[in-house]
Amino acid sequence: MAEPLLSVEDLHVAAMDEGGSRPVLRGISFAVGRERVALVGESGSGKSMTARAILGLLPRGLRRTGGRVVLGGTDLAGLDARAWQGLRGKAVGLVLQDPKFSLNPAHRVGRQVEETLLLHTRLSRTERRERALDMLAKVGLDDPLRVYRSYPGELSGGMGQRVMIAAMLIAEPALLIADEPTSALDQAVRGQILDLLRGLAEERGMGLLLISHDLQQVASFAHRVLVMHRGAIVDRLAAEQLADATHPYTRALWQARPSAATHGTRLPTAAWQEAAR
Ligand SMILES: Nc1ncnc2c1ncn2[C@@H]1O[C@H](COP(=O)(O)OP(=O)(O)OP(=O)(O)O)[C@@H](O)[C@H]1O
Repeated sequence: MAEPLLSVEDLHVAAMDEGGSRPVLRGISFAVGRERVALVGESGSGKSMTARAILGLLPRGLRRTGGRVVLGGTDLAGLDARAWQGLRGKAVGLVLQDPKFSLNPAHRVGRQVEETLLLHTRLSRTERRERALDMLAKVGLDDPLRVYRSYPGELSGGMGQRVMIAAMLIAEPALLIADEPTSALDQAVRGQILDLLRGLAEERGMGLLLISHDLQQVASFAHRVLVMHRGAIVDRLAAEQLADATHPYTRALWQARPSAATHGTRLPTAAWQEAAR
């Protein structure tokens, strides 16, 4: 197999407080190539902290206590802030749940989409603007120039998320991590954003790590699925196997999905613990 775009080996993260430390990630290992991989699990299972640990963006109070993250052949341990900045954007992009919190409301969209180009290239102002307008058109925004000149507050949620995707993809990262990229959007727009991500990833041969708690969405989007529970990966399977998963926790998670006929089943953890008894 070709060298993966991202390789995570035995990653440990702990929450530190005066009383000591509490494990948040307990030895996570996986790799992502030019494919779509989904990380699923209940709220609090550690999906977002996995993404943040990979990107060196752990919140205050959380610390990586072990393991290795290799991104595009570079071991991220010991990278200083400057080296990190060089890698983020160029090697990996991150799309978060709500563009309202990722885009700066005080700056026009164009400036924010161009930001990585300003950091990573020597393109002139005109060239940056051209690339940004192209990218805004590519993510399906009808009037790129109007969007370019807008402030984030003037955009709908779906448009904001398209802008975020444009901002992340403009520097052509090899890997994109999308943490619940559609959960703040209306149902009707969700499919469009996923189609957009899938199309762009395929066109560019990019790897995609999708974090989601929506198993139905994952089943039709991803190639492979990693199932997290309490800070560990407890199951790995092909997306088409989700409906026939053999692992009791994965099965419980699948059965508890909102679109399941068994609407209103109990939380997977409770069902799983029962099954394991
Ligand atoms: N700033 C923080 N300080 C201490 N613990 C934290 C902090 N942020 C998250 N945690 C803990 O880390 C664990 C994993 O959280 P994480 O956000 O990764 O879960 P998640 O699977 O992404 O959940 P969700 O689907 O709700 O986003 C949780 O137990 C949470 O309490």
